[in-house]
Amino acid sequence: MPALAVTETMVSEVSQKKMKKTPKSPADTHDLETPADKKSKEKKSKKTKIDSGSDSEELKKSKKKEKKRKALDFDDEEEQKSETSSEICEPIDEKNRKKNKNAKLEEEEVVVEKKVEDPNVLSNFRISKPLREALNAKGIEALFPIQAMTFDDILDGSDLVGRARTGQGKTLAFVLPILESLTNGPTKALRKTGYGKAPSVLVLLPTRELALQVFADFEVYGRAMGLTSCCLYGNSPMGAQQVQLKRGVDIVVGTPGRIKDHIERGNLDFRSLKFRVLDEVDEMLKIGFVDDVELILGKVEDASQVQTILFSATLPDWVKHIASKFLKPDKKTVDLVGNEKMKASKNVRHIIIPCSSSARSQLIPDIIRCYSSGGRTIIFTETRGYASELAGLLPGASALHGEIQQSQREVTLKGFRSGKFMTLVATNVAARGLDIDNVQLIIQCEATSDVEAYIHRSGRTGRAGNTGVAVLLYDPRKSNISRIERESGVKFEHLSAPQPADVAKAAGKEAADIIAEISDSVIPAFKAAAEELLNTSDLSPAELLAKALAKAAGYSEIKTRSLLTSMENCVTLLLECGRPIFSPSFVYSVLRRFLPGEKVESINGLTLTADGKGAVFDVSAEDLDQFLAGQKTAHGVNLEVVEALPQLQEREKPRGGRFGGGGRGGFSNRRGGGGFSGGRGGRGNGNFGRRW
Ligand SMILES: Nc1ncnc2c1ncn2[C@@H]1O[C@H](COP(=O)(O)OP(=O)(O)OP(=O)(O)O)[C@@H](O)[C@H]1O
Repeated sequence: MPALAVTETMVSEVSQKKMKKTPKSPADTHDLETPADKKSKEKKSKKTKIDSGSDSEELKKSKKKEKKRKALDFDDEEEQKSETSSEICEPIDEKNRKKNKNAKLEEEEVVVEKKVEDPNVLSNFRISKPLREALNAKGIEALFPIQAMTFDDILDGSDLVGRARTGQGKTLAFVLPILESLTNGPTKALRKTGYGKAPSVLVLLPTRELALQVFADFEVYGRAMGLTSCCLYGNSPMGAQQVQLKRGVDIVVGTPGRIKDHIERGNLDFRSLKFRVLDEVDEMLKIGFVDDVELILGKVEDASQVQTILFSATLPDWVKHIASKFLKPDKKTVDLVGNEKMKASKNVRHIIIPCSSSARSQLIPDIIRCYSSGGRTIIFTETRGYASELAGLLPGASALHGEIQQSQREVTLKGFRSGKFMTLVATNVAARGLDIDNVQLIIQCEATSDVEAYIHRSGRTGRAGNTGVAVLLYDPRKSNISRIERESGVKFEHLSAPQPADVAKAAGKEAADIIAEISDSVIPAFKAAAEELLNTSDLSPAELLAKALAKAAGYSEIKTRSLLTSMENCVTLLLECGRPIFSPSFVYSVLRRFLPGEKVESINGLTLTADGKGAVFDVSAEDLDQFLAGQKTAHGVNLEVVEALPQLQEREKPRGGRFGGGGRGGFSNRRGGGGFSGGRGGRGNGNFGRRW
């Protein structure tokens, strides 16, 4: 791997000055702009803030200032008008003057509100009319920050490395300036046209799904500009792709393996290439496409004539080294994440819930019920086998992974996008880049050691300014949550699993609403049976109706769920014995003092508390009394059912940190002290788990 250091200025310094053009420049006549126009625009744009959050903050501030200023102006003007402007204003008596003035002030404020425009509105960029119309048709009125900050650099011919958090619009960040360059910009004259034309653009992506998604954008927006595209990926017939290439296309999108195949068969000619784009670049290089990518990029004879653009949400250092090999030395870097601690999406609520592997399939439906807000859910598993197994267990779910035939994968994604089913169970094949509307909830079944994978998976929700929830299920004894927090910048909300009784209450309300809406026409048919039930049962009418609601909501019993492992019909106990506990084996020896061996062996999930003074474990609900009664005979031992999990020791707890430290920072000092933490957790739709 090349070891050249990346030396270009980072975005925070460079691109902030690039963002905005002077408002109201006619976008479709941009090629008539003089360099002086441009310079003065750039000067102005230096002042503009670019971060989306600060953007809106700036807007608000400017609105306020504008309002204040206008109000002051108004005072002055009004004074003058009252004396001089009878032709403009109706005469106003002094009594009404104040009232009218206030009313006018309000009016003025409304007008000012309307006048403040988003600095990233499309017309402030060199985006031509057909493209603007195509964007408007998709509801896009302004550029997102990463798009605004890279647009000029790409259109003006620079190589570029771009990074923004998931869901921030990186795809259009390269699609739009490339289309403009080919049709109105510097590469217009060089683009091949006519039958059999060689492509001007090559876009490489790590998976077929992503290639299809990016291709769809080029199709829509490229067509608006009179450009053609094709998508080349493996496991699909070569023939049709060959025909497309023979006819000639402007833009080729594809996965490295299939692109390489076409090169080797002589179907692809890069002599006219003007752009090469590597999207999700770190993933592409990580999953073993390095050689293919190098071979493909190496096929360009004169790299100085080609612009190369890299984009990703995560850019490990080694990718920067790759960039220095493939990109020109004067390349630009636009990094909206930079050294900021938070690398994952800020629009996502990041929750972790302890859960043993055997409890997952029981817990997941309740998590979906509690946190999906009726939207789509994507569940990530570590293995293909478990993805298929889980999809089989969950109603209305389908699996997506690498072992599934490509044609079926496309059908599955299409079904998920269109709302045919609402839960997708996938491996990492869906972790990157996939952009699906209304994904409200991400569930990750295990805490992966790959922090970038966490960032990309959780980034399938909370996209394009929307919010979402990402739930990570983890086994406290095996996972290292602190590392994910440390490296991704995420601060997890520690919640326990939703209790079936809480979930059932919510389901009962929904069932009651449904019942209230059932037509009265059913009453005569069921009334006799209802009356007989009322007459023969010992239960009250309300109790009987409660049972009917339970049935309607799909419940025949309500189980308990442990806070520690999320196992059904298990209860979590805390053991303390008035002295520090150094090891799980000590806990077993204490329990053996007052319980039969087989009961001691039956406990689950034994984990020491972060303060080193206790241990928590699960017992079956039916053994609970025996455990609680037994402790009375053991001197100095205290066993109690926990209402909320205390902070627990992590797997990587360093030696010497036994007391009160809480592992490597993940749990430490978060809620002050190491004891039980308070009450019920969650906010918004999430009042189901207990915080710990
Ligand atoms: N300027 C815009 N205005 C409104 N919506 C936009 C705009 N730009 C992009 N979008 C929408 O935002 C969503 C996310 O865009 P995109 O998939 O390009 O994000 P991304 O940054 O590449 O995310 P990831 O890192 O996960 O791949 C898409 O649905 C896209 O249509």
